Amino acid sequence: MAKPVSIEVWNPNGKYRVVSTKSMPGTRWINLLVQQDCRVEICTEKKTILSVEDIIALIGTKCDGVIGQLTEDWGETLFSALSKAGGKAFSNMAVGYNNVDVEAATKYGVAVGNTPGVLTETTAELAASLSLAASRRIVEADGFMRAGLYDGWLPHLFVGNLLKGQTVGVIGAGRIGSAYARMMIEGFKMNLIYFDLYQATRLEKFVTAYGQFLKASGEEPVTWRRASSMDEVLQQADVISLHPILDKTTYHLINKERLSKMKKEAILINCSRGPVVDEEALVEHLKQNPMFRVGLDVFEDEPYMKPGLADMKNAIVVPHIASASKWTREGMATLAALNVLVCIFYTHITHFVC
Ligand SMILES: NC(=O)C1=CN([C@@H]2O[C@H](COP(=O)(O)OP(=O)(O)OC[C@H]3O[C@@H](n4cnc5c(N)ncnc54)[C@H](O)[C@@H]3O)[C@@H](O)[C@H]2O)C=CC1
Ligand SMILES: O=C(O)C(=O)CO
Repeated sequence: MAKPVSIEVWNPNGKYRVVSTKSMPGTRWINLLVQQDCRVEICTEKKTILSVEDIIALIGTKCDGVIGQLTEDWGETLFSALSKAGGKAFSNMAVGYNNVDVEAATKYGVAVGNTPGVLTETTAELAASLSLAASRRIVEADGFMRAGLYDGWLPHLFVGNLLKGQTVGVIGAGRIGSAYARMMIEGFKMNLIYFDLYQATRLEKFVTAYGQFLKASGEEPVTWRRASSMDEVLQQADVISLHPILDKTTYHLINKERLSKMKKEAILINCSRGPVVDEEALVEHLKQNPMFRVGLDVFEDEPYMKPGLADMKNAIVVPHIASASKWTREGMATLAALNVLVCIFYTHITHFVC
């Protein structure tokens, strides 16, 4: 018998039982569920990552739907438990769903949802922030000031790279990759090279139109190019940002060999998923190339970092906060609740991850 897990309950007499494995920002998502006659149970256990056993205890013997988190392992065991409890719906509070086995969910008749769109701009803004922070060495310089080491202006002090006129490389030009590219092109007049399995037509049209606008204003126009291989992006770009999904094709997409193809002073940003980068190879590359810089929001063995990474001055590391704006997090919670409601009321839906 699993240990009971502490919960907070809203609308105790609701007809449908919906469980959220974490407290989520705002109250709109709770109100939406309560208005549709759901009893909402929110896990209040003081534990950052719940185990499969904890979640089985939360599901219990009657559960119509669950809102879960990207840190949880939603596979065969949990979907089988949810199905046994009469559950028809699961939503990840995330756009990425590499923690969810959609095939297992389908096998047990549980529909799966995710939360795309509401986090696009917020995530792209963090990737842009890391790009700036890395190019202008902001975190290193902040540490230097706080350590009391600043004793006057010097021509060589924390010299970084100018973004204007350089090339931004985007790998995975979907929603977030395209939004990031626009920020870097519009904000810093960078040229674009991108690699994706599909053509990013809207992005290409935007860069063409913006280039024409700059030219008409007497400025150097920006340009774009769709690379036929990822290596082209690695060889040509000055700042490279990773935005693909994590799957078998993108695991360790950036490895020792590919790092060696990048410019010695390039900047690499990862706001996608940790395992897209071979982090051990990255630490070695950072040691060998002090002018190569990275900005990382995600890690291969999250929440841990590979040995040596935390000591590298040419790395900026933040704890998976790319979607962490108030508006976005409330939006993600609202979308997740709507996903569960739609699946409870339209039980023929099997999955609609996008
Ligand atoms: N760090 C964070 O907090 C956040 C991370 N993410 C991550 O970002 C990912 C992307 O999100 P969206 O842009 O909304 O998804 P999306 O589906 O719009 O974009 C993903 C793009 O990657 C491309 N792609 C897939 N396999 C590829 C490959 N082998 N090589 C090159 N490109 C490939 C796809 O064609 C697509 O254009 C999510 O799956 C999630 O893992 C998303 C939000 C926040
Ligand atoms: O949505 C995602 O995939 C995240 O990583 C967190 O927003």
